[in-house]
Amino acid sequence: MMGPLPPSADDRLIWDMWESQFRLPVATVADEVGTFRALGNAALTTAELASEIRVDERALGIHLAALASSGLVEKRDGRWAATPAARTWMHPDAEGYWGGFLFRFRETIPMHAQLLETLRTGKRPANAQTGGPEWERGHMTQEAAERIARFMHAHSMAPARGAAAQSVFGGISSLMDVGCGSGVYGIEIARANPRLQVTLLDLKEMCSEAAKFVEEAGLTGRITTAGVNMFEEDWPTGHEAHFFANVFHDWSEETNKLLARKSFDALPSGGKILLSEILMDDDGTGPWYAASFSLLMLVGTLGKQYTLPEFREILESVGFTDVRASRTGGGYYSLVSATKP
Ligand SMILES: C[S@@+](CC[C@H](N)C(=O)[O-])C[C@H]1O[C@@H](n2cnc3c(N)ncnc32)[C@H](O)[C@@H]1O
Repeated sequence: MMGPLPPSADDRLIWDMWESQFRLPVATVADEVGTFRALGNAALTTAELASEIRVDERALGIHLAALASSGLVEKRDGRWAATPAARTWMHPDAEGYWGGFLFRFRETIPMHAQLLETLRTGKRPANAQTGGPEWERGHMTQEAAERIARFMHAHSMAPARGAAAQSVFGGISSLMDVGCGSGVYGIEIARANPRLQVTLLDLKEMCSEAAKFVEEAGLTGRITTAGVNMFEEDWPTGHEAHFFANVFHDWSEETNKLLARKSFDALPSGGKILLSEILMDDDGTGPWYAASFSLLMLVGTLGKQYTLPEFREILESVGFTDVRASRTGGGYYSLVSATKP
């Protein structure tokens, strides 16, 4: 018998497919700005390279991670260098230089122009499609909320199942899912932990959408919603843990410290903060699935994919302790946890 199958915790095949859209344009952009010539001739820090090729340093760091996990550059002792393959085929002075062939894709692949603009300016491309998510204004139309909820629901189904299987949720009785989107994480975690009460927090338009998913899941009794602007309004209190999935990656370190501080203040002593995120390796050189996701954040949000040491710095700076992380088995995701002493 054929037909649709239920979701599993492993959607990496789909992630590999959509993230492949970045593989070629991140290299054609590096070709255009002169990365392979510069790093083929000398090993440079991110700051040195940014100044030599006149691009934004933060954006360059994100691009270099994607190039490293594509096998085109490597990082040793804090300096980046082109790999032998890149010096052979991507150095403009190399006999085997591929630039003559790859040149045409600068025009034919729209992502090239978007990545180039972010690299040169450090800012998002100024077109309507990627001009920043509606939530950055603190409110959105109901149509935008509906579209974002559907987008996030598909994106987060497998990692939500992976997160829900983690034992930490068995030890608590109340959880607040902050920036819940469709509520997919809160719903899956509630399903897997029948004694758990969940509050879904998001902007009020998004909460209306999440409520529909909760009703469909038959969990209206155990999951409630709270339409709250997480930056500007007080948070509901009384939860043993706060959960954030794909929220910190939308924002800068500074904004994340503000969120972490609000969480710390609203949690009881012994309370936990939990982050579901795709982590960069500690040295910021990959892996590809994190580096390419970070390119999406660069083009579409104010954030990036973080490393565990970067999360540690953010969380410890507001008072959390015992920061740790492990892969959940939900796609490429990890669960970062920390405790309020
Ligand atoms: C990338 S989505 C993550 C959704 C969900 N956690 C997931 O992983 O599927 C970020 C969410 O943060 C919410 N958000 C952004 N700014 C917010 C604010 N000021 N207050 C409350 N929620 C906000 C957005 O509406 C959106 O649902």
